[in-house]
Amino acid sequence: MINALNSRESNPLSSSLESLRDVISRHGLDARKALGQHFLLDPTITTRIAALAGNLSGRHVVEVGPGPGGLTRALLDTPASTVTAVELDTRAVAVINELALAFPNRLSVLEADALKHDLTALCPAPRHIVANLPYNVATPLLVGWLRQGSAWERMTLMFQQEVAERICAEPNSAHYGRLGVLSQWCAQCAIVMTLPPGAFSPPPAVWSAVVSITPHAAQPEPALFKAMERVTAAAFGQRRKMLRGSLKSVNGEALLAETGIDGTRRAETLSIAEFDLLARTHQTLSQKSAA
Ligand SMILES: C[S@@+](CC[C@H](N)C(=O)[O-])C[C@H]1O[C@@H](n2cnc3c(N)ncnc32)[C@H](O)[C@@H]1O
Repeated sequence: MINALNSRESNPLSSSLESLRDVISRHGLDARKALGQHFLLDPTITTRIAALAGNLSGRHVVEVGPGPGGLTRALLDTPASTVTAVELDTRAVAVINELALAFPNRLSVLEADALKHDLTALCPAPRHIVANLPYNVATPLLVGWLRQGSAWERMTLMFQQEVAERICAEPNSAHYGRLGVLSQWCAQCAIVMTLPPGAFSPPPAVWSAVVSITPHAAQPEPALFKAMERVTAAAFGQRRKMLRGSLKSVNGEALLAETGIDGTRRAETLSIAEFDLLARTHQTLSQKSAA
């Protein structure tokens, strides 16, 4: 279900704090393009995103890129046990440190590049990630978290809409590709909200969407994940080619013979279950040839 922005929910915490515009101006937090900074200043929207994360009671939330803290405030308004914010921009870290003074046992901030940091080390399970992601690094961040499997109970993440559509795309559709296969292989994925550019300050060039990502109970172990990365990179690297051509670099002939998948098909026609079979078979064949 996609949420429309028509409800006027109030955020009691936000209304008791200094306005986000004043915070931004006092800290000189003018948005920087290189950091993917498009801020959400409307508490109606941030409250809705926090609600889309589901029941956060007893959960530990990691927020990547809190910026001026609009979404952080909304998360603190939920029953989440703790919120740990990871931010690259020193100016925003100062803002969140200030906010943390009011929530000494619930909010902490780490100045770090989320791409280089193992976020699971920040809090115990059950863990959620909730974030309005910097779009320039959103895809590698997501793939890294998918690789960690069931370390995350759920991720509620804002992407640019086209990326959100790729994550949730079905076979035989224009957006179906490597990102969708990896995401849906590891998790249940659904677009739960869309937002126009004007919802952000400054507005990005494109629409945005929140995706709810709930990792499956059974998760691939690291070697199998690597096998899937290899198979999907080959298959979609040359997506217009038939599989018997595109899979050459991953021992395609043996792979297709072993799985019984027709080599004249193209990557975009394969289901997640067929990719799962290809990845498992690729792993077995690689183990045999290494033995
Ligand atoms: C789209 S803004 C979202 C800000 C805030 N959450 C909001 O909704 O208003 C992305 C945030 O991620 C931060 N950021 C960018 N790259 C980062 C990285 N590699 N690691 C951690 N934070 C990053 C930016 O400084 C910025 O605050």
